[in-house]
Amino acid sequence: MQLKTLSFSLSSPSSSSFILHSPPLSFPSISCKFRPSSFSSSRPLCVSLITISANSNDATGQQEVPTRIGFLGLGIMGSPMAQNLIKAGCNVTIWNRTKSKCDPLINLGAKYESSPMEVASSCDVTFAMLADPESAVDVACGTQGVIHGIGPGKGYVDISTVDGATSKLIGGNIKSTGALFLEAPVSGSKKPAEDGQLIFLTAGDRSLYDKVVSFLDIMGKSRFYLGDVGNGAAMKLVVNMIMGSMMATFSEGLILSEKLGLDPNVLIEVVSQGAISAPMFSTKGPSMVQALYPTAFPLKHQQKDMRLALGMAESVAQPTPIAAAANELYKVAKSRGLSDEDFSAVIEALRTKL
Ligand SMILES: NC(=O)C1=CN([C@@H]2O[C@H](COP(=O)(O)OP(=O)(O)OC[C@H]3O[C@@H](n4cnc5c(N)ncnc54)[C@H](OP(=O)(O)O)[C@@H]3O)[C@@H](O)[C@H]2O)C=CC1
Ligand SMILES: O=CC(=O)O
Repeated sequence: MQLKTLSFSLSSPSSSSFILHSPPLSFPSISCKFRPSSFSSSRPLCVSLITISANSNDATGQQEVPTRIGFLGLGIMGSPMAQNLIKAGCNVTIWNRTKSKCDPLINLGAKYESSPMEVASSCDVTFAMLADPESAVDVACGTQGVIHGIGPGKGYVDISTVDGATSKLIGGNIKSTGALFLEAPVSGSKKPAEDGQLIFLTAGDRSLYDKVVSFLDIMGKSRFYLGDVGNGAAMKLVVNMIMGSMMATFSEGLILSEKLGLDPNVLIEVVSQGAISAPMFSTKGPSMVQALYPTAFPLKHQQKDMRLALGMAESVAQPTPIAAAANELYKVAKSRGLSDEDFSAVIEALRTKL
């Protein structure tokens, strides 16, 4: 049997979003994803036949396709990502430090294991979406960590936003077991995670990347393979350093317009029509004006990314004064108890005199 991964474009728009799927991504299976928003931009409709490929990596000319998928870390991002895998028919086993967050996914058909080690042991490929470098290292390398359950023939894909050194540490430990490692942080927030519209920034074992592309395509709209471990982390931190600085300067503009007696909602409209238009401004601006910060990207994570980006810049002696100033604002916002609000709450650090 010679089947390949297929993708083709649909030109006709559809009024609703849905996913068709075969039984779990066992062998063979079909996963079709319809994204109406993408039809207008002629984005390919992803149709994957996961089975035997001519571009195979093993000695028999056949590529082994992971069938049992692990997912560790079911926070704002991990939950919808794992949910999309389950809804696409994947055989998913989950773990989260706070077990109650597993329940909705178990109700959707996920299996549960009581430690990262057990998930890695029972799965072909395990994804992890954790808060920060400390939790990413703990889940991968701690006493009940992934390294105690993983081994040859398996793979670990860390989607958490961490620095390159942390990613290399985790990757080194995973590879010492004989397993493969891919870092794959994502750009895109809660809504893109729910809609399967994330952007994957991957680096590490190319053969693992090739094995998991079908799963990345269920969770995301695009993917970049950037070479050696550390490059995905670095790209993600540069992107988020820009985003954090943009949000800080946007906050200054909103506050200044208010102080000048201008309507900040009109400012948002003006900005949205010009060269500095950005989806982030139009989606978050109106709620910022109302001092509402429904959490999509927690402020504490944005500050973590600023801190890690500044460290990365320092390591190559690159001045980043704008990001350094913005980081101070996020630190002030954290000290005012805004860590778990959306990062747009950074505007609160400007509302009164510093
Ligand atoms: N939200 C966003 O818009 C985006 C976030 N990211 C990045 O993705 C990652 C996850 O973000 P998000 O889902 O928003 O964050 P959340 O804070 O919602 O979730 C964090 C996850 O990490 C787990 N965790 C935290 N500390 C530990 C620990 N010590 N041991 C084990 N597990 C732990 C949490 O478990 P528990 O439930 O028990 O607390 C939870 O599952 C972060 O690195 C973030 O920077 C990337 C792109 C977008
Ligand atoms: O990391 C956050 C994002 O929106 O991307």
